[in-house]
Amino acid sequence: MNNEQRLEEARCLVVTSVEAEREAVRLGIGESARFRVMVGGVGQAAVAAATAAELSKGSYELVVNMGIGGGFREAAEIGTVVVASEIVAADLGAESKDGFILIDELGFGSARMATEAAISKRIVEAVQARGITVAYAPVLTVTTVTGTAETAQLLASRIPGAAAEAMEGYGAAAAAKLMQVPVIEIRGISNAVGPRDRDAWRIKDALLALEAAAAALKEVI
Ligand SMILES: O=C(O)c1cccc(C(=O)CC[C@H]2O[C@@H](n3cnc4c(=O)[nH]cnc43)[C@H](O)[C@@H]2O)c1
Repeated sequence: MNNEQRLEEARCLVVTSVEAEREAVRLGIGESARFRVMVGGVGQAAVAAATAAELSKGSYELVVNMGIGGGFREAAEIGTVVVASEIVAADLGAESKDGFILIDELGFGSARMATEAAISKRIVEAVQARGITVAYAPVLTVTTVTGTAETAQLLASRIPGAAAEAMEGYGAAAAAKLMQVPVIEIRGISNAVGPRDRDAWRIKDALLALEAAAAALKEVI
């Protein structure tokens, strides 16, 4: 099978940020022509550009943004999985003396992107069936990794119920929306959202959770 045929058969575009995440997803999915798994880079701009470019080349039915992420305390522990019930650009807006104003209130579109609920919920069930704890909750997209308890608290009160933060979901969702393709986001949790302690990030545990989530994704799609 040549590259052109492979692309035509791909129906689901999975976008990760880095190669280690792509490899975890590839291990979970195994060999399947229905999935194209690509590295899109770190941050929402890189992933939006990479996702839009790929979507313009092939015929895809679903975009899946997958990677590691930070978990909010008491919502998502390290080594668990979070499937986004919605994707929220949590720092896209304006500061004011009365607090942060999301772009929705500024009148420039929405910081909230809907995810494909039926598929997301089936993935939640498939992850649970593998004995892995999974949350179905808002996932925040941030430009800066949260590094203090104060910012973690601000974000949690800005978006009640948020379970995780990462840096790409909103970018993937913006590209998918432009191309009229549904989107979902899945995160394996590597660290707690809060005071920065990079040495405490448990990347291997998060990548194992991501691998299991990718296997669940394959079962469902
Ligand atoms: O060092 C490694 O081996 C390694 C392997 C896989 C991924 C990484 C990354 O650092 C990926 C960067 C990626 O991580 C997401 N992320 C993770 N935790 C958070 C967080 O607390 N807040 C925001 N983003 C987080 C993010 O989406 C980055 O793209 C390293």
